Amino acid sequence: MLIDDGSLVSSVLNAFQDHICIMDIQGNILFVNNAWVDFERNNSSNDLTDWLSVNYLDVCDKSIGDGSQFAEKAGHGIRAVINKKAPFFKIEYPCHSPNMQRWFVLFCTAFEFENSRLILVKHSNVTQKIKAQINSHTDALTLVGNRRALDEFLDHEWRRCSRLRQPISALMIDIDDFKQFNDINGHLKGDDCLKKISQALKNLVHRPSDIFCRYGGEEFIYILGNTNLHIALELSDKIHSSIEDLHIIQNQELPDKYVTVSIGVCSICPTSSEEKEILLKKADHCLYQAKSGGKNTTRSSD
Ligand SMILES: Nc1nc2c(ncn2[C@@H]2O[C@H](COP(=O)(O)OP(=O)(O)OP(=O)(O)O)[C@@H](O)[C@H]2O)c(=O)[nH]1
Repeated sequence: MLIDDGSLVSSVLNAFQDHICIMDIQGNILFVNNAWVDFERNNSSNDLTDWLSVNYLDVCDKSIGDGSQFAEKAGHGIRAVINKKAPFFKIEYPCHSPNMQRWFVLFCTAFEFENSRLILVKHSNVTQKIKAQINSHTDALTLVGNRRALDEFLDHEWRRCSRLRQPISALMIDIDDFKQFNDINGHLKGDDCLKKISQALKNLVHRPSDIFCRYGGEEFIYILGNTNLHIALELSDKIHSSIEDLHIIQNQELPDKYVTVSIGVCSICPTSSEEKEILLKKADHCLYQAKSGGKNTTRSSD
């Protein structure tokens, strides 16, 4: 049996910052490294856990009972490795504490030792990498997705909808008379207005196949996978009313005039021969028509 016996192997495993555990194929823990023990000590209200009496699969199953979807996936993946259905299993999961956002990757694989099949589980802290990824896809002012997030999402969703023969919609939104808003109220109030509008609009979509991003300046965009023009226009109505509900006054001397937006909507059933840029071009053209049609309105095409 493998235990922390001061051997070269346990010393090497103790040198890692990753949290490492070795267990038998029933899930009984045989070894944990120092990083594993320290993490539990710093993050749990439990008194010192006797790890060599813990069954790791039971811990996963208990966490499922506490509502953790990641524990369910982890339990499933580790059992697949144990049952030789997969050579390894890997999952990234959030592990936030009350005062810190953290992400980890759980990696699990099997190996042979003295005629026994053993299972290695490793948790690695990937917070810095994830934060860098989030920052590079986030607009610094409004904290919604930026142009890069949009490009990557559209690329993926366009191909998915093309494969599944589903419609995809784009809604391009531009704040009306925003230059005048800045001129009257100042640039800081302008920034504040952009933040309020983006937060309100972000909350209007929730599906994994939807994204809301800042397109640039005072322009925003939604990409909605598996969404036809009819549904996209329903969202456009919601956008106009949620902007109205914000009651952002355009000009203090005309307190009844609130900030409004114009919207261009386009819906397409993509084919592999079409370029995804056509969706943005058409939505932009509709937005232009909405502006020339008097603003605070929507124009669409399919
Ligand atoms: N405060 C603030 N203003 C911005 C930001 N990005 C762009 N703007 C301003 O948005 C304004 C956009 O002006 P225009 O393109 O003339 O459009 P508009 O005044 O909204 O006119 P219409 O689109 O025709 O309704 C410019 O004055 C930009 O300086 C930003 O991050 N913060």
